[in-house]
Formats: sequence, structure tokens, C-alpha cells
Amino acid sequence: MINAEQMSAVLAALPDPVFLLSRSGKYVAIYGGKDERYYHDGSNLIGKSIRDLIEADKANWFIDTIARALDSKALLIEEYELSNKDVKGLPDEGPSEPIWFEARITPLDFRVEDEDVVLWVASNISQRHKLESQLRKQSDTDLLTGLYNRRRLERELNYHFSAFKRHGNCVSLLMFDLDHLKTLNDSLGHHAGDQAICTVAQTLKKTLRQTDIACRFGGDEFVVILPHIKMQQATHTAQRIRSAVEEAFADVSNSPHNMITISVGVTEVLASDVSCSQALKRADAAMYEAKHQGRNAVITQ
Ligand SMILES: Nc1nc2c(ncn2[C@@H]2O[C@H](COP(=O)(O)OP(=O)(O)OP(=O)(O)O)[C@@H](O)[C@H]2O)c(=O)[nH]1
Repeated sequence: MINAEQMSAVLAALPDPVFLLSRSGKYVAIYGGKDERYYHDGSNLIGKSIRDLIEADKANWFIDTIARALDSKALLIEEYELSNKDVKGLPDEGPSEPIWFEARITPLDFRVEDEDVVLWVASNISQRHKLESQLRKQSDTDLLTGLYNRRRLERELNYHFSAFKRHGNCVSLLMFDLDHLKTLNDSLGHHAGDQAICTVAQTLKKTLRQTDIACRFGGDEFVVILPHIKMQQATHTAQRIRSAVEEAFADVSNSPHNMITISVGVTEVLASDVSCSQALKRADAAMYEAKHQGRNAVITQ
């Protein structure tokens, strides 16, 4: 058996900080979390209240979370970001960047000063969180162009289609394909073809607004989602992109490069569409019509 002194040494040695928090958000006790590489020393907080130390929105979240754990009478797991600058009274010693925490919150079956209390274990998961964000970004990004890939496009399309159905937020789609890429590949090699695809992607990024969503659909095909844009304005945007791409390749004289243009199909999501793929098919058909009409063109459907 260990004695009380040894028990305090054990609590002090806990690698992650463990907070005893009351329902009203008072720091009743704090144990462990002494390694300054991972945590700031919270011993100054004891006896103070979350509401007095943390700005209102974040403080409300902490108090709500404590209440949820107490009311559910079960272990609650939550993730949140917090910097020592967010909590008045924490020392500078410790990580300089904001920390991502995983909190495991257990309701306790005793009261302190007439209040329910929880045990809040806060583990620094910043490294894991960073890795997860990088993986999420990688899985959404097209390697060649840095634009969103088809997987992300599907997600964005579904989201904007639902927003249209639920709230009537209009949304237009552009689909385009490079003209004569095969000729460029065949005469100057696949690398030159890749570069042409990248030039188109960069031109697209420069031409679009921040809220527009540009994706490489696959091969030499691209899709752009234009949230809150009606067909007529989408057609203007399509013409702007078409002409910017033409210009981007125009000054490479006497080369298969200056054959590179784009054929664009434009559509708007309609009330009669039962899924976003119906709208996408319309944009695809319009794009093929633009090819059929001689390329370097914009067709609306
Ligand atoms: N370099 C390169 N070429 C690609 C890539 N993806 C697709 N292509 C080529 O792009 C061409 C696409 O076919 P098409 O669209 O029929 O060829 P195109 O010459 O652009 O013909 P039009 O679209 O009718 O003007 C094929 O030759 C593919 O091999 C890529 O990532 N890099």
C-alpha cells in the first residue's frame, strides 16, 4: 500500500494535467502535467473560475461540456484548441503555439462545496492533430495542380446541392477540358502536357474568387463550383477563364502550346434536379457541345 505522501507524488507525476472542475466552472484542484514541453503550469488557477479567466464563447463551451458530462453520467471525450494566451494567469513557460487537447471528462460521485464535480484529463494531441490535418489535406488535393481532387469535389457538390434544396442558395457549375492536349503530348512529351495542365490550373486560381471551388476532375478535365451564382454570371466567369487560358498560351509562338485552349460547359443547379450528378451531366453535355462547335468556346445548358 502507498501512503498519502506517496499518493500526492503519484498525482503530481501524472504526465497529463488533471483538473477537478465544478459544475459552475471553478478550478477545484489540478494535478500533474508538469512537463513544460507539453503544458503550461496551471497551479495559479486553483480556486478561480473559468468564466473569469477565459473569454465568454470558450468559457461557455467549457461550462456546457462539464454539464453534459455530469448529466450523461458517463465518460465524455472532446477535442479543443487552447493557447496559454486564452487563459488569464497562465505563465509563458510552456509551448509557444496554441495546443490541441483531447479531454476525457469523468463525472465524480461526490460534491465539493455543494457543487457537482468532474475529473477533466487534458492530453496534448497537437502532433496527432497536425498529422491528421495534413492527411486530410493530402487526400483532398490533386498532386499535379494543387487544386481539389475529385473526392473533395464530390463532397463539395453534395454540400452545395443540399444547401440549394434546403435554403434555395443558387449554385452554378462549369466543366471544361483542354483542347488539343494530345497533340502537345505527342509532339513535346508528357511533361510538357503536365505543365500545360498546371498553367491552366494557375490561370484558373488567378481568375476565380476565393469562394469559388476549383477541382481537377481527372486527366485534362476541370470542374468549378460557383456558389451563389446564377447562370448568366457563371457564363461571364466561364468566358473570363476561357480568354485568360487563351492568353496564357498565346505568346508561345510557333509551338503546339499556342493550340491549347479550353472548351467550357456551363449550367446552374435546377429545382428539377434530383441529384448533383444530374447537373454535372448537363455541364458535361454542354462541354461536348463546345468541342463540337470548334473548341475554345463556352456553351450554356
Ligand atoms: N501530359 C498529360 N496528359 C494527359 C493527362 N491526363 C490526360 N492526358 C492526355 O490528354 C488527352 C485527352 O484526350 P482528348 O481530350 O481526347 O485529347 P485532346 O487532344 O485534348 O482532344 P480535344 O479535347 O478533343 O481537343 C489524352 O491524350 C491523354 O493522354 C495528364 O495528367 N498529363
